[in-house]
Amino acid sequence: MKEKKVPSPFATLWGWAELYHTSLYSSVVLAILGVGCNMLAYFCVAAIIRLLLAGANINACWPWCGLMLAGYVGKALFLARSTALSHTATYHTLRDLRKCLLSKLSRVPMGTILGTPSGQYKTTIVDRVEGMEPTLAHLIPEMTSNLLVPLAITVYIFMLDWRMGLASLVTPVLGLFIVAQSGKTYGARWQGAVETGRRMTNAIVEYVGGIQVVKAFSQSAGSYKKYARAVEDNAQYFVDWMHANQKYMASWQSILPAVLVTVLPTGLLLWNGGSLAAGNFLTIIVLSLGLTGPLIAAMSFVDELAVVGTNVGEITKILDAPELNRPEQPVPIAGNAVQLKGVSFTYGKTDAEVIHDISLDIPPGTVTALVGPSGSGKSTMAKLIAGFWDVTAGTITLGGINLKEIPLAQLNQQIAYVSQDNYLFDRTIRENIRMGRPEATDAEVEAVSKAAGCDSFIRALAHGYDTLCGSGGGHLSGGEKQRISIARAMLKDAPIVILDEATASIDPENEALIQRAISALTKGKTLIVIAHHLGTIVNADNIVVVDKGRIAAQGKQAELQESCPLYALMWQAYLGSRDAA
Ligand SMILES: Nc1ncnc2c1ncn2[C@@H]1O[C@H](COP(=O)(O)OP(=O)(O)OP(=O)(O)O)[C@@H](O)[C@H]1O
Repeated sequence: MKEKKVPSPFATLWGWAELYHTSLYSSVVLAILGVGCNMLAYFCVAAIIRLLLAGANINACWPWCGLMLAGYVGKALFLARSTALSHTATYHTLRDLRKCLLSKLSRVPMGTILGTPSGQYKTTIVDRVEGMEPTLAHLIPEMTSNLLVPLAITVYIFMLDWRMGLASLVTPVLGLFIVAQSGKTYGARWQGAVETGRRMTNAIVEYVGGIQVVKAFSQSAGSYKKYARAVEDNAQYFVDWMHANQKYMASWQSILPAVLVTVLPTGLLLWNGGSLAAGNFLTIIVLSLGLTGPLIAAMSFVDELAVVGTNVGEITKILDAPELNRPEQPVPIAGNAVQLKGVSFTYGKTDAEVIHDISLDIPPGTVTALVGPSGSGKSTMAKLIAGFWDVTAGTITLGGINLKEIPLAQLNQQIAYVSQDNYLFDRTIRENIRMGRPEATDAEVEAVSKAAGCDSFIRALAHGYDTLCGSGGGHLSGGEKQRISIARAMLKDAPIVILDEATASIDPENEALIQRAISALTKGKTLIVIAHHLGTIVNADNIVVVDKGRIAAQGKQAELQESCPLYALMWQAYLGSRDAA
């Protein structure tokens, strides 16, 4: 069987920049012209030396001085235009790539995202993508031009005298050989640097994210240790790398520019022997001096050559992650009945199964409550119904259609998922609510806010609906956040609402407000509620008791109290806690 050819990192990167190839090619051509103009100075000096040796009048030299000036002006103009083109193409490519990565995250299963430290996504989408900038904007035009122009000069030296041509090649070739030797380990070294950097980022993100716990439990020393070790390891890695690489760096940086070491003695011997004219000798010396600048400039991009594989690899890992496989075109769905048939589910390949062979009917317009001990699988069932994960076995259908056959956007329109920790973005309250339906008018946003019982507290804020929520909704109280999340879900007006009831004890006044908001949200809808307070679901059409990933019993409140010992126990516990409150 023919093995599938994996494209090289450069081919992959070049493919990402496909829309901007014309600009990138143009920037290479302009960079070559720019470096060529810069080299013109050396040709002009050589020409003037030849004129002076031939006893020419000083006036014959002025045109060469003029040409040299034109060369410098040309260099500035060509390189400025080349840089502008390559940077515009690069930043548009990076923008497209970041959009692609973010849109990809919305299509991969939740499990893939939750199983990856959030710092890792930040590092790839921000840092690794940014790491492409030197490659696209600088390496492609600048390295190409800084290699091609010296190559052309070397050919010219060979044309003047092939022996001097060979002499001018000795130290550059030796220098390039050393660069190649050090470059052999660079890719692996950089991969290691990415790993230590990732560990450091994850430790920092975890430390900052958990700072409240750290402060509350006075564990700053312990938690700080993990963070400090990651920072220490990162620094040590780069110090070790620098030490290992230093001998190569020092060697090529001193050998590569030392062209005169071979050119001068060879030229002297040949001139002395009468086989090299003084004019050619001096011209070659001047041109040899001009060779080294561009070559050193080109070598400064060798690091970029080595890191491109790692950067492209990290980005490709996200872009190639398996997606929830869904069709693109909407499908006709008959009604909003939800049905689970023989559903089993395992979070990860190495995890134990948490939902075992569950079957459940949820008729449209009914209230179904999922109750059960902590860890029994209620939230998992709710998230499977919302399509966050694919079931491992069995099927879940909506209106008779398997969820796997419904496009994600269409399923999303049918279901509003309101969890306890509904995230608010650091945007205005109005924008956060409008996420439920982006085309909603201000009047509609305010109408749902009234219905969800948050209009009055929002208006009391200094900037009303234009108040910023803070990152994660940090500028608002828990109850306020929850009511805004409910308003957002109301605006979406999905026929099925999945509600994860708050477990935290809320003060009675807030609880009453939230309950009122929930009633408004769920009126006339199919409601699936994960109930932690049994008092709120006594009138549910069907109470499903979940225990250890299975349905232990289901029915109405009165039936379950009689027939399900686990439910009877939970009810007693609820009554006890209510009386104690
Ligand atoms: N992302 C995850 N990866 C691996 N296992 C998980 C994940 N989320 C939950 N679990 C496991 O699945 C089981 C069911 O968890 P689930 O959150 O569904 O329970 P729950 O009944 O909703 O609990 P609670 O009432 O405490 O919220 C638990 O054993 C839990 O440890």
